[in-house]
Amino acid sequence: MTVLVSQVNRLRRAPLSRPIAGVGCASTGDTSAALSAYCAAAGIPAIVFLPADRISLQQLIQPIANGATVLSLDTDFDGCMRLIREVTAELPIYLANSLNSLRLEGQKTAAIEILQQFDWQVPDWVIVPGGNLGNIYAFYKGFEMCRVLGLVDRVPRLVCAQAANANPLYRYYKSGWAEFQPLVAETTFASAIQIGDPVSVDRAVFALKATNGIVEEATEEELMDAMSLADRTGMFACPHTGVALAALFKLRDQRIVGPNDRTVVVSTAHGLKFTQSKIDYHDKNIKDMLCQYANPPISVKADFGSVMDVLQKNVNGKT
Ligand SMILES: N[C@@H](CCOP(=O)(O)O)C(=O)O
Repeated sequence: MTVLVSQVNRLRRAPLSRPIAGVGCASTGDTSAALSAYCAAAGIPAIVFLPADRISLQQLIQPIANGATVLSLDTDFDGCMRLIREVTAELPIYLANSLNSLRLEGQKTAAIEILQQFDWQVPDWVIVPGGNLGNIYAFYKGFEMCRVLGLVDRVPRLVCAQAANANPLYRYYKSGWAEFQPLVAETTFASAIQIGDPVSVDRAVFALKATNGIVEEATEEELMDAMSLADRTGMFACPHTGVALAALFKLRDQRIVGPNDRTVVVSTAHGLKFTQSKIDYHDKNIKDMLCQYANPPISVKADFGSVMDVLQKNVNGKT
């Protein structure tokens, strides 16, 4: 996002016939937070269109706190996206969603960082959660740029992981890329990828075809279990990371990803933005979900005997 906002900052200082009044986006909560933060730092007005009651409180408060103009709209992300495209065609507001190539130029640097951190050894697989689908293409662009520059000799196979409740790309892939059918995305804990009509679908297909890529999906139970399992290793993952991890588990089970394959799972948000879903999971308070890795807090009477009883059972009994 800083690439795009920096360019807008430069353009706003240039003598344009129609000066840029601000920068706008539709968002499921993360793009809006990044845009608002960088615009606040640059002193540029930010305008964000959010689907009402579909993003977490932690995501909602970020653009509010950063002083953006926040429109909470009675529609889903795809409805917000349609509206912001109409509005930016009319008003001198610069569109910051990832159909803008300046976003992809910034996002592609994640691929360069991966290669650098692996000392320029190319991973076999990179698994990316997919919603609006700019990310998967940006990863391809970054890896391919490094290949063309001779920094590496191949690119990894890409996997786009979607929530089963919002899986238009997965369906398209399963149809053998026959015909893309946008859909109305159902509610998913992976709310940032609750998108039925992704703007970068064609670019995503290009990236997947070019890397012999795969699209996988994860049910709500699979993604919440995978996220919770990751947390048990000391991470604090978001549900979207859970989608990507669940995809990895499935591809391992199918022996598509081998036991020694070097695999990168991209984690797209901090788990603290999604505390309510974690609390519901650990309280086993999710309809039709076993929540097999739930770890609910234990209410204990505040006396030595009661505390000792619980510890004997839960700690000593387990050693
Ligand atoms: N998950 C995104 C959805 C918008 O995607 P973008 O790639 O166009 O920025 C969000 O957090 O808003």
